[in-house]
Amino acid sequence: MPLHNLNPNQLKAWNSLKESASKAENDSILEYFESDINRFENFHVKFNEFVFDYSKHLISPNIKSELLQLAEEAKLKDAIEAYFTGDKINQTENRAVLHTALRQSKTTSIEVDGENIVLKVEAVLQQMQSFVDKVHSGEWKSYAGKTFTDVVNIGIGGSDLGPNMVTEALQYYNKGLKTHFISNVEGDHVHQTLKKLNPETTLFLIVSKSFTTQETLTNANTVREWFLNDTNKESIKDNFVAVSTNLEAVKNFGIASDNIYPMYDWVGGRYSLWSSVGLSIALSIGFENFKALLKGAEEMDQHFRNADFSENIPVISALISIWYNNFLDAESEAIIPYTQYLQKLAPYLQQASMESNGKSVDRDGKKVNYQTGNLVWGEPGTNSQHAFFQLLHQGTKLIPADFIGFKNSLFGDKKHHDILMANFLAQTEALLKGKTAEEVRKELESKNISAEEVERLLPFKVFEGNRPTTSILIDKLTPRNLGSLIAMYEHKIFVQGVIWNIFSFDQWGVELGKQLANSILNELKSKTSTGTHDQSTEALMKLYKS
Ligand SMILES: O=P(O)(O)OC[C@H]1O[C@](O)(CO)[C@@H](O)[C@@H]1O
Repeated sequence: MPLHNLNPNQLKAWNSLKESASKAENDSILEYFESDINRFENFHVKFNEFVFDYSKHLISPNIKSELLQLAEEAKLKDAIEAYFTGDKINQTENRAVLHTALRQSKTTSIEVDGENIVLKVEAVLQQMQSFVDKVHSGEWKSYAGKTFTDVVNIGIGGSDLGPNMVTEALQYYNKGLKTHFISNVEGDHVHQTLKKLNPETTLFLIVSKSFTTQETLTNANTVREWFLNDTNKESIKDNFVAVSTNLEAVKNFGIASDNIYPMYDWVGGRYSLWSSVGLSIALSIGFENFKALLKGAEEMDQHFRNADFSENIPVISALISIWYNNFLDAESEAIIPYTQYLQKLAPYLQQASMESNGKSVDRDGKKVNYQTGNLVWGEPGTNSQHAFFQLLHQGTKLIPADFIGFKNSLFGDKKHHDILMANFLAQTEALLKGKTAEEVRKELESKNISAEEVERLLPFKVFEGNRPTTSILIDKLTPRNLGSLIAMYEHKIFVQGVIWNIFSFDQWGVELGKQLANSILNELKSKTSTGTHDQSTEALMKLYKS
């Protein structure tokens, strides 16, 4: 069943939400709490080791019903089934979207073009496990007969951001191999990384779904040349492994066919960390932990597929985002994890969300007349408190934020953890309550300053409050919980795309820049110029060449 091409602004609920928004602008979240002593009870969802609290939002019970109605009218239930069962919902590339199949239990069957892909997934997982176990036990040795100490993932976008974020997030579970990520085509980035490495003990993973990406191939060739300085082509089979759908191109690069881990076109790059693209993750944390990551994601998949929308975390999270983006003119949302381990979560979500939903034509190819993908950004707390929280508290922009915190730290240092989490709780409360002029006046009057000075300082010290946050409180940062958290965001992005009536799984918008870069590169290498560029680009090219 294809996705229904329903434009949201033709839906009844969309129009009632518009009306509700014009009134809600003067509403107060604090008053919502005052008028409902069970608001927390009614506005939170428990799932495994997660508590998802969305009570601190500018969403009244009536607005919540209208948002849930919007999901119904957009036929979200049908869309979710189409997504999980392998319909070719990526219609501009004629592909199914089945990253969920990568973490589904072996007993299910999902067919793509008449083939049960769950069996294929299982075979690749076994190939990965055997490799990871051999590297860890020292059975798989380098060309020099040594055990590996370092792994380098060479890839970009989805072939970098997910594995990079997860290996960093789960470094507490690391089994001993150091991981490095080379992504940018910047030579300095490559050489800086290579400086730390010994070819005799370094394993290279070249990860590229297409195996045509300019950055990855340039970097892979540079690394291969560096490697061949000390050794010969025969040694490549011991130290180089590739992950790709383009088996021919990988073989031409010189990688042994046994060292190629397949990917499939029904997995988009930005949703691929669950596949063999996650080899660096499995090498870092061990295969059992990698399986736990998949398990956590599968549990979130089941929750998303089966829970009623009113109790469904990804659905609610997407509806909250749509509420602010489409009805209250918020342009961005912040991701604030209260753990340094998740410092790469925001960059990862930038690709997942903005490459997916940064679209301005609907599924009929017509220009939309409503907002789609929002801007996603963030940094861990408490660092971000000392950076951009000023703007969250007193700036002119409405920025809903996800606060992600853990009940337990990994090393069990309670003194630090209590301080960290006190900040988490204090910030969400401060954003909610603010500080009124009366409170500020009282505080200033208790100081030894003149009445004039009190009035002069007062406006600068007022906090309007009423600034919305979601609190996601999780027991502990484990592979399983991280799997659930990432899957939660993946499904949120999917729901947004369904309601916005856009295609979330293609990325044509990145092509033009790639084409132009190739033609400009030819001109940078030659003495002459084609003169076909705009005035500014021509001038800058000239300056660069001079
Ligand atoms: O894995 P590949 O084919 O090298 O592509 C890398 C990335 O480039 C893009 O195609 C465009 O940025 C992403 O979608 C993808 O994750």
